Amino acid sequence: MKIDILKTHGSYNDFILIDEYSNDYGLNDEQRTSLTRTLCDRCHSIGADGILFIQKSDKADARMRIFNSDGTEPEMCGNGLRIAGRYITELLGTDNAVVETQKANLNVQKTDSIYEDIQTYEVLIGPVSFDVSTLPVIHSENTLQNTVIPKLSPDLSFTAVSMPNPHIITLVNEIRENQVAKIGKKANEIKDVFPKGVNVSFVKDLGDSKIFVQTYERGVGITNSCGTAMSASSLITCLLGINHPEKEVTVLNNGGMVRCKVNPLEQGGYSVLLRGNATYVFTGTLDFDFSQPEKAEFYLEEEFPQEEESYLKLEAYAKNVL
Ligand SMILES: N[C@@H](CCC[C@H](N)C(=O)O)C(=O)O
Repeated sequence: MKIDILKTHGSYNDFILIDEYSNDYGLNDEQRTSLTRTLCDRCHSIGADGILFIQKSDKADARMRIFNSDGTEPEMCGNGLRIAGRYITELLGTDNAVVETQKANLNVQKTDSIYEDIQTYEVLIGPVSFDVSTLPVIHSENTLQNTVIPKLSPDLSFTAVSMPNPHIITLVNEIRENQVAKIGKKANEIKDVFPKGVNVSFVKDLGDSKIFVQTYERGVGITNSCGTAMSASSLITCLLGINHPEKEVTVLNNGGMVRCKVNPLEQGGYSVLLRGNATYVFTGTLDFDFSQPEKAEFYLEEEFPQEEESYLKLEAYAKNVL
């Protein structure tokens, strides 16, 4: 079967987008999982952190489903939602859209460039909850805030929050990638604490409303960035008084930079506005046989060198801020 794909990234958290809105490929979930595991493989295929499936919705303008590179389907993806937002608004010829995701219908909007000439979108991340049952995390109290999880680490303190996918966040003075990888892997093995796994982020405060975040993503591993994790980290630094909801937080990551604005809600609780790039890399066509996925062939159609060039400038700027 022939499938059109679009390779994209948000802060170099990279995704393959498959448009099931305009094309009836007749895929079932087993096939979506097979496509994801095959195509995300960085050694033998295109390589990506996940696949975004764009579908029709009877509740919103369109629906986004995200599959992690291991084939699992999480509740949400912040960087992916910006890309889905760009794709859907371009398809519908609008500047904003409501996108159905697993737990909520969320607004996406084209907005001012985050840096010179970058396709920029903002998405509202939520519902946000600190209730441990929403991740879930097995814990003796209703929330887990700034608390040591002895099975994970004897000295690091974590805060648990669902965005609504599950996150734990720790604030550190220095981020070491091998430690993020080790703790992230372990957190996803201790099923008696995190039965559905968890995204693990290490956050360094850089002062002046800037933070650096590195994440071990459930179902993927270390990624260049994770949108929901950067939103969660901005929120937690606001709650700790390090940052302030009135001021956008600049979040640096290994793939560049985004900005997050924490919104306290009238009814209590929070949502987070995540603003950043939605960059197209290339399009192409796949020849995919589900009985022989390893034999998939890919034919490149169009590249977007101008978008990559602009993004490289943002990346260089972000490195300078560090
Ligand atoms: N990269 C994403 C999050 C993707 C889902 C995550 N791996 C999970 O399993 O919850 C983002 O930008 O938020």
